[in-house]
Amino acid sequence: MNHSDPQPDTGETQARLLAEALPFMQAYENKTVVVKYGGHAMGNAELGQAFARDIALLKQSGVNPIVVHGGGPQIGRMLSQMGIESRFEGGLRVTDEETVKIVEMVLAGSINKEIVALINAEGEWAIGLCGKDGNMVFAEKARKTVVDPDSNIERVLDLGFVGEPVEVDRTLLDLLARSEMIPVIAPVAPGRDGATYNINADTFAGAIAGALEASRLLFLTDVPGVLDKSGELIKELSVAEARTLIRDGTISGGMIPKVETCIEAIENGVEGVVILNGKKRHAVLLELLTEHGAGTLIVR
Ligand SMILES: Nc1ncnc2c1ncn2[C@@H]1O[C@H](COP(=O)(O)OP(=O)(O)O)[C@@H](O)[C@H]1O
Ligand SMILES: CC(=O)N[C@@H](CCC(=O)OP(=O)(O)O)C(=O)O
Repeated sequence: MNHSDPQPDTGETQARLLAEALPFMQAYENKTVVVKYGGHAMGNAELGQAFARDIALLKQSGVNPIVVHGGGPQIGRMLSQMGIESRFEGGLRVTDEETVKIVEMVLAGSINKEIVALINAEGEWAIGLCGKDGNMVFAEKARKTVVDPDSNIERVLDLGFVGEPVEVDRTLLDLLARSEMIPVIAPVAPGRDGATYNINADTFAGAIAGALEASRLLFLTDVPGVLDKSGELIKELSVAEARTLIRDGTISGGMIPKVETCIEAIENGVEGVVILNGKKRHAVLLELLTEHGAGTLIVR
């Protein structure tokens, strides 16, 4: 080593980064941030650990983070191991009685506990829940229709035990917000009819964020955010602009229900929703604590 080389001054760098992040940390103090952690964003062990560290750091900075997770690809793998084929209609998994049991097992069981363990390993207290716990969320059978592009005839879809959240009771989440605990919630909920429903994780996160009037709702997916026609990231969108992009076909496929959930959440009182790439390490902190953010911010 040549001693005349300048020494890396990590102390200085860390102090500068902290000074930059401080005003953002203060702005989110005591505020609720709902983070939807999608199955595609989960990636490898290192990414999972970085995600858990971000959530732990938010809690340590006085923010109230709530994790709602998905696990679509993981459910698909379990179903195929059991010889059951996955079938989707309008982006939702057709869920019969046998499938909903496996969905609950994978989402509220293994994935939920994996995320809890990752956050706990960062020195925090995570608590794994689903809509059933504390009567938090009640669902009703989803009533979805699709229009046949050839005949233009509307068709009602029977998706089985796919639900839509219709009641959110914030009692348990308010209690946890005042505690050391970080809620990690799986998108499974009971119906008043006694059935168990499988709910799309984006929809579930939107309902939780709306009921809590969260400051931010972050959707961690596997693209940088909403992209324009030439594939460039759009940094900020109003609700009206987002609707135009859906109408003109710039937003398509799985991004349509995601952006529609964003719009609904904003209309229900969430201040801002961000779609960002969960495969980028520390995406949550980069979004919340830096000037330029990390994805697409959708606001009123
Ligand atoms: N304008 C757009 N910008 C970004 N992604 C888009 C756009 N239009 C369609 N998409 C698609 O939407 C996908 C994200 O939705 P989805 O796969 O449902 O996410 P997740 O499984 O993480 O919830 C992207 O991978 C991309 O293929
Ligand atoms: C009804 C419905 O489709 N439910 C989803 C729930 C999980 C989910 O949404 O996970 P991602 O966020 O990883 O896609 C499913 O069964 O796949």
